[in-house]
Parts: sequence; structure tokens; C-alpha cells
Amino acid sequence: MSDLKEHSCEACSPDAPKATDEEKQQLHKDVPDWEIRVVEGEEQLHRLFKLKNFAKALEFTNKVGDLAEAEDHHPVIVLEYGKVAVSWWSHEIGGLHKNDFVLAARTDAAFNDMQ
Ligand SMILES: C[C@H](O)[C@H](O)[C@H]1CNC2=NC(N)=NC(=O)C2=N1
Repeated sequence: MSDLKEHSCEACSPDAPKATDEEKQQLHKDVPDWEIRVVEGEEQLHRLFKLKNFAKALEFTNKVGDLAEAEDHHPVIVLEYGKVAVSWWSHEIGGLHKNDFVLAARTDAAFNDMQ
């Protein structure tokens, strides 16, 4: 199986395809620690990361920010002492695109690199 974090992202546009139910089911297997949540009618990938302290949580937040800027695809990140909550979805299409799963996989890799 190919490594999801190595997949390339497509540009976000309003006509980009939402992931189908079958694609979501397949892609979710590569990021099993992420929960699919519906927020204001839109599906999002959500994961809470636990880190040692505020400085580590901030360092991780910045790594996720760098991933986002590199792809022009941006999550919601909530930072607190020892915790970072990340949500990925595609605003332009109001739901989940394959990009969100790819960036969730890269977020997991950034977290794993810090352990
Ligand atoms: C113009 C710019 O590329 C778009 O607004 C991008 C920016 N970042 C984005 N991030 C996310 N998560 N979804 C988007 O649809 C999106 N659109």
C-alpha cells in the first residue's frame, strides 16, 4: 500500500471533488486516529494530540502550520498546555477532499517525529 503522506495535494477550488463514501472509508484506514466529525453540516477530520508541555505543543502547532502553508490548505488548530487539537476539511467544498486525509497523515508523521 502506498504511503498516504507522500501523496500530492490538489489545488482547493469550489469544483474540486468531495471524497466519496467509499474513498473516505479507504482513506480513513490510513489515519485511524482521526475522527470524522460533522460540524455545522460539514464533515471534518479531527484529532487531539497530547504533548509534554506548552512549549512542545507550540512547536508541534508550528510544524502543522508549516505543512498547511506549504500546501495552501489550512486547518483549525487549538493550542493549550500539553494539547493540540487539529481539524482538517476543505472550506471551498464544505467537506472532505483527499487533501484532508493526506494532510492528516502528514500531521501524524510530524507528531511521530517529535516522540
Ligand atoms: C485562495 C486559497 O487557495 C483558498 O482559499 C484555500 C486556502 N486554504 C484552504 N484551506 C482549507 N482547509 N480549505 C480550503 O478550501 C482552502 N482554500
